[in-house]
Amino acid sequence: MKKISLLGATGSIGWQTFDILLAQPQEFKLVAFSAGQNVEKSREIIEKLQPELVSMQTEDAALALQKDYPHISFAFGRKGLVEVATHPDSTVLVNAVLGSVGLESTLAAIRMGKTIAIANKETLVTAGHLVMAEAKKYNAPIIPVDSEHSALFQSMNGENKKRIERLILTASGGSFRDKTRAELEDVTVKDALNHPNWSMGAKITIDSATMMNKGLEVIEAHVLFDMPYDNIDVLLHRESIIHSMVEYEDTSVIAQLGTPDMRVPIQYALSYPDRLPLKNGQRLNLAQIGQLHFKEVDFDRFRALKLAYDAGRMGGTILTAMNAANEAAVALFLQEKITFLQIEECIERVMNSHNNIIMPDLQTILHVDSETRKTVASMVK
Ligand SMILES: NC(=O)C1=CN([C@@H]2O[C@H](COP(=O)(O)OP(=O)(O)OC[C@H]3O[C@@H](n4cnc5c(N)ncnc54)[C@H](OP(=O)(O)O)[C@@H]3O)[C@@H](O)[C@H]2O)C=CC1
Ligand SMILES: CC(=O)[C@@H](O)[C@H](O)COP(=O)(O)O
Ligand SMILES: [Mn+2]
Repeated sequence: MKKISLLGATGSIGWQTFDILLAQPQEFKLVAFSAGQNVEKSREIIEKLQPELVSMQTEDAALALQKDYPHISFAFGRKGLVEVATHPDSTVLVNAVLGSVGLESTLAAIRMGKTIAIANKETLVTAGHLVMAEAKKYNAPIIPVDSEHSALFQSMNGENKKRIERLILTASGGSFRDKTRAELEDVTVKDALNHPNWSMGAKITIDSATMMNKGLEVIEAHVLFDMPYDNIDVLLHRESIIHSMVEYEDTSVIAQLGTPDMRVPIQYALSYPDRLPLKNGQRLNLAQIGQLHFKEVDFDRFRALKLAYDAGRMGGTILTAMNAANEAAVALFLQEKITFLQIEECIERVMNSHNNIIMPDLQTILHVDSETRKTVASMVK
């Protein structure tokens, strides 16, 4: 039985992880979880899975729950995230929290040699070099949850990594894939949240629409698989059936396919190297789908993807600045304080004025992250 700590249990990935843990009680036991503000969903997890420790984003939320569940330990804030991640009884951390707030807790779990099932791509973007160096030092396996990286990971299984020629990440194109840049001028939050293939949290759905999601994923692939940026391509594939592909030196291309269901990569990260049956999993019927489509990416149309490649090639704190600017700008867009195209503008302005520091330490990364958020906030005042 694998014992699990789960960060971000009440979110899209966290809730699907909860579903898997509920369906496989003989395989997995939840020992600790964190949530943000959602007290009701937290109650449901507590009642169904009886964890030992729960952390909430605020002290008030933690106190409200503590009254009703006096036999459980409660924590809150960033310290609470670390407590959940480092719970002594868990051997696996599922990091499904949103944003770079997941960084310190991930590093803390790595230092205990835990297996990290990572959905939280912002952590790998903002501090990939630190995460991977610590993972190597403490022998902590990092297993991707993101669908593209899970597909790449599965397509490399048993292969000689030295024979890889290219990683090909597929991209749906997001909610506005058929619009021109001019047509993006007046799109609404509601339209942007309408992803064609996946049901996900709000922030990543906006990232998909700007294609910053794919940009973050290119960096995530570079970090996880140690591939140069020149050997990582993005291919538009509107159906999201091929989740990504690996091309080898002998020209063979190995891909992982499936219906768009995040429970597949989440469960694979938990069961790896084994596979388990998926409760109510919908089987892929290619004959019914009929056709799959592919198209080259236009970097002028999807400018955020170009910015991410630029930041990735530069390395250093510009990655933290780009990620923090994106997180802050997406939050402002969701609050209807800036327009859709202003998300890219904010990121570009931050990147253009950034004094890059190569191989930053944790303190520098945290400092650049918080300063960048202040800069973006000041842009809209
Ligand atoms: N959704 C998806 O299908 C995919 C997501 N990912 C990645 O997984 C991560 C999570 O995404 P997703 O599940 O969509 O996000 P959601 O917004 O749905 O969920 C985020 C989770 O983090 C919690 N949270 C948010 N901010 C804080 C904070 N400051 N402190 C503590 N907890 C916090 C939320 O709590 P609460 O809701 O209680 O406030 C919630 O549990 C992201 O990095 C995303 O890029 C990757 C691939 C696919
Ligand atoms: C489910 C998942 O992994 C998301 O990151 C998804 O890939 C978003 O799709 P696009 O970014 O391709 O629109
Ligand atoms: Mn993805």
